[in-house]
Parts: sequence; structure tokens; C-alpha cells
Amino acid sequence: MAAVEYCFNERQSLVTAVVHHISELLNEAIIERGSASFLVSGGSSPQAVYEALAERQLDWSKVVVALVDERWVTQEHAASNEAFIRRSLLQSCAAAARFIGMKTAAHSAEAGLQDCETWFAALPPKADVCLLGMGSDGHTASLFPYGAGLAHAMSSGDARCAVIHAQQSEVTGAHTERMSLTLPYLLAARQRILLITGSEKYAVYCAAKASSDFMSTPVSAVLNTDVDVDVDVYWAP
Ligand SMILES: O=C(O)[C@H](O)[C@@H](O)[C@H](O)[C@H](O)COP(=O)(O)O
Repeated sequence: MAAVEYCFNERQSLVTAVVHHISELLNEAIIERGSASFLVSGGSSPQAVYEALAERQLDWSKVVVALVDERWVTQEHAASNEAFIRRSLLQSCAAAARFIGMKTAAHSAEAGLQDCETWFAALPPKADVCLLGMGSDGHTASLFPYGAGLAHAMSSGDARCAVIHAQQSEVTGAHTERMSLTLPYLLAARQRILLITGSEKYAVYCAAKASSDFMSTPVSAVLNTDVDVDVDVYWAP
């Protein structure tokens, strides 16, 4: 498996290309298997992609959208990834899609883990599309460097969800208690797309491509674990 890079001179061209690629993948899945599963990350980078995808004329009633990770806050909180996805993607045409979130009624991610695992059991073993971002610290999903629970979340096994307590940093802000998809489930996706912008993140990505230290740079596990599917990396300044 390798990283296939698509670099653009500016972000609008990047967004247009990613939207076209994801739309094609979802449509192919619907044609071939009757449905499509789309794993979505939070953060700021994918917002324009989600807003444009929402206008695409797909059979969204056959698409299930599921979170890659979540900060353990309710939808009312400004940091909620579920609220972000409902606001940016599940609108217009895409409002017809089914959604699987991660935040349960439990007071802690540990207490909510079993329900999350039950919810995510509804997804196929291989999700069709997984859209990932990357932090400047080399995290992806909520697989944060040296986070508590990271080794378990990166290990083999059937679990799809894992609790991570990230080390607090300017990247995590106050939201260190996370639920994340596990590395094995991320790697099982038929197509992974890593969306990064800016020169700082490109340098972090290049270092991660050359790294096998998955604990210090978890995104390197997505880039370098030997699976049979390339990861498509989209970048613009
Ligand atoms: O919950 C989250 O924060 C995201 O799922 C996370 O994994 C995100 O993809 C990266 O932090 C990049 O975020 P930006 O796109 O905002 O840089």
C-alpha cells in the first residue's frame, strides 16, 4: 500500500477534486452493492467538501454517514463533530442519508463505548469511503500521539470504536476525552482519503510517510501499514 498524492495550487480546486472523487466512490458502491458507507472526520479542513457534497445529486437515501471520531460533548457544544456534520453535510440532498454518531447519553466515553460499538456494528466490515484529516501533531481521527488508549486503538482485533484520552495540547484544546474508530477499521475501508492543507501539515505528512513510530505520529500508521489499498492524499497550500 502506498500514499498517492494529489497536490493543487489552491484550495477550491482541491475541494472540487475531493468532492468529485467521493461522489464517484459513493455512487459506485450504491450501483455495485446497493448502499454506501461514508466515514467522516470533524475539524475545519473538510467543511467546504461537506457543503459541496450536500448538493450532489446522489441517492443519499442509500448512504450511511458515520463519524470517524467525536469529542465527548453533546451536540449542543460548539466542539461537537456530530453537530458539525449535521450542519455541513447532512443538509440539502444529503439530508436523506442515515447518520451514525458516537456521543451516547453516557457521562464518559468509557461508559458509552459499548453502545458505540453496537451502533457501529451496523456498518459493513469494509466502509466504502473514509475521509481523514490530520493535526499538526500527526494525529488522525482521534488517534493522538501517546494518548491513553492509543495502543489498544491501534492493535488488531474486531473492535471498531475505542476511547482515547489525548495528552492536552493546543491541538486538542480542552477536548482530550475522545471516541475514535480503531486503526484496523480505518484501514479496512475500501478507499481512504487524507485531506490536508498548508505547508506545515505537508511537512508533518512527509515526516510521517518516512516514520514507523506509530505512537509518536499515529497518521503514519494510516500511511505505512501494509494493506492492499492505497491512501489518496489531497493537499493544497
Ligand atoms: O475531531 C477532530 O478534531 C477531527 O476528526 C480530527 O481528527 C481532524 O481531522 C484533525 O484534527 C484535523 O483537523 P483540521 O482539519 O481542523 O486541521
